[in-house]
Amino acid sequence: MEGKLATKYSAWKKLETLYATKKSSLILKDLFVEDPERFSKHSLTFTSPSPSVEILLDYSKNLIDEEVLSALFDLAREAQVEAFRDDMFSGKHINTSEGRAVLHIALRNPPVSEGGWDIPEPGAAEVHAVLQHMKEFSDAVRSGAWKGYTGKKIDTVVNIGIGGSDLGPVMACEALKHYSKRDLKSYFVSNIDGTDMAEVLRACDPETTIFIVASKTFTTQETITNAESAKEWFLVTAKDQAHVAKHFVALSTNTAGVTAFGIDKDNMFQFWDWVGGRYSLWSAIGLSICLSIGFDNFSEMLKGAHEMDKHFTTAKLEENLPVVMALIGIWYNDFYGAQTQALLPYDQYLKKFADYFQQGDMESNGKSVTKDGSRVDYETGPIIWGQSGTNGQHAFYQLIHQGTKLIPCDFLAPVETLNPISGGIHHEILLSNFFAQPEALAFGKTESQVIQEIGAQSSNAALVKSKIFEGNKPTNSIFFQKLTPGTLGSLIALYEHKIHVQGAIWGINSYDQMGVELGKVLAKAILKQLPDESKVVGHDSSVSRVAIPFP
Ligand SMILES: O=P(O)(O)OC[C@H]1O[C@@H](O)[C@@H](O)[C@@H](O)[C@@H]1O
Repeated sequence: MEGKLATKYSAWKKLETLYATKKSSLILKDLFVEDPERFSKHSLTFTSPSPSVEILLDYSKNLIDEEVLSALFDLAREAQVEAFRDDMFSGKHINTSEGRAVLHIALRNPPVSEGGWDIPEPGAAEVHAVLQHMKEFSDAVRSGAWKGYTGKKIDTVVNIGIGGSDLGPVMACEALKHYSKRDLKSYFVSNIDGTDMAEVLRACDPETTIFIVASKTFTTQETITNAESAKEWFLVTAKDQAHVAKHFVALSTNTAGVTAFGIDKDNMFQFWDWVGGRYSLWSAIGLSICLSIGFDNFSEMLKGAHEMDKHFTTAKLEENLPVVMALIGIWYNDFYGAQTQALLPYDQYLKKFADYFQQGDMESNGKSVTKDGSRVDYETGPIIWGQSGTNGQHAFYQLIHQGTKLIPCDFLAPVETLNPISGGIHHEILLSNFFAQPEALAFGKTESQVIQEIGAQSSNAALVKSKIFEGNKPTNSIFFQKLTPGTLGSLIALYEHKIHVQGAIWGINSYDQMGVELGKVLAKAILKQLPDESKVVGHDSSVSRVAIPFP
């Protein structure tokens, strides 16, 4: 129910009781022994024939039993997760604080004549026209038909954007590098720190570089400043303002802002206010992805996401991958008190996946009031972090295995590698680690196993203790056939919908981001004062003093 405190649901109370009474008996080692069918009961498969996608979600290594699961599904029903999901898909303005629809799903929706949803929101009908524009532009640049101001073909693309106008393209370009046009280099500049832009410009030739200025609002300080600096750099060589048209394009909802910047309307790729920044890689914001992998591959990514949308809207709760992942996440977040959630892809191409969903999840569900303004009396969004395996194993896994914190982990891996070098041995080793880590986390190592292993040294009690793995650490394993554009689309949509379901149950607005505003306003005020130390006034004593560190 919209805006209701989750603690008011009877299923929530039931879950509190179950946690109190069952916590000590939810032991993975025992649960697997007691039920030889545990894996088949607690795994789900998502398949799509076109594009071909197969994703297996193994959630058997979680601290759950039938009773806990059933209470979690009751919670989803009581919170009317299905109705809230349908509200999103029908264009209801579920972003209540900003009075907006939430329709990133419309960006990957095929035309109604091809079985897509009929979405009445203004702009929804224009989605395919913008896609066509993206196709024409990316085809022209990739084929060499689009020439720079001196007639040379383009060999470098620089995306200038931040947050949702950067992280999605960065992640997807990395994830789909295998499908990229290798002689078209992609760079991303996001940070206001001039080093970011300066280092990229060192690698660019003004005659053969295109700058994509990506900003939903076209007011973001970092992006506009970076774009102005890029234009200044370009004009040092190109001289004539008229040449900007061949080298700068904009992705935005703000036509007036784009034209004021000096970018022609014809070089603008439109999207709409119902596309949240962190859900915008499906929109014109995906132009850098499209340039890198080509429009057909970009379309496959959209289709993969649409297939997951269909699954999310049609599968019953118990068989619905995003719903299951969301509910299990709530079990740890709100009952076990887990603060974080690690995303651990055993696929080098997915090395930015956790960074991407850090924004996706934390900006969406990092809220502490419900939609009707009540302060929540429970935990909301988890802290998302992680990096690709096996690098993480040699960095932070120590704490996951033997530290004091409970860290639920999602392990992701492809069955097939795109780079079967050295007879496939790398992939075998990678997968052996992907299987070994959840096993070690779940079942650990007992004191008697340690004693047996270290023999004579076992008289050293402290050493024995230090080698024990308590186990019972929960994980999901997500196994997909191969990292294709379609599979990436499905995986991203899977996590998007997980976030949606959790937000619905917590009663919060997952689609605004008021929490990013205050710092921006204060920075602007300080910026005006900074050049003159006598004007640095009106702040706390540390800011006033530190703002002028070297008098
Ligand atoms: O795309 P623009 O408008 O430049 O915004 C870039 C980013 O700004 C931040 O402050 C957040 O609000 C993000 O959600 C957003 O993606």
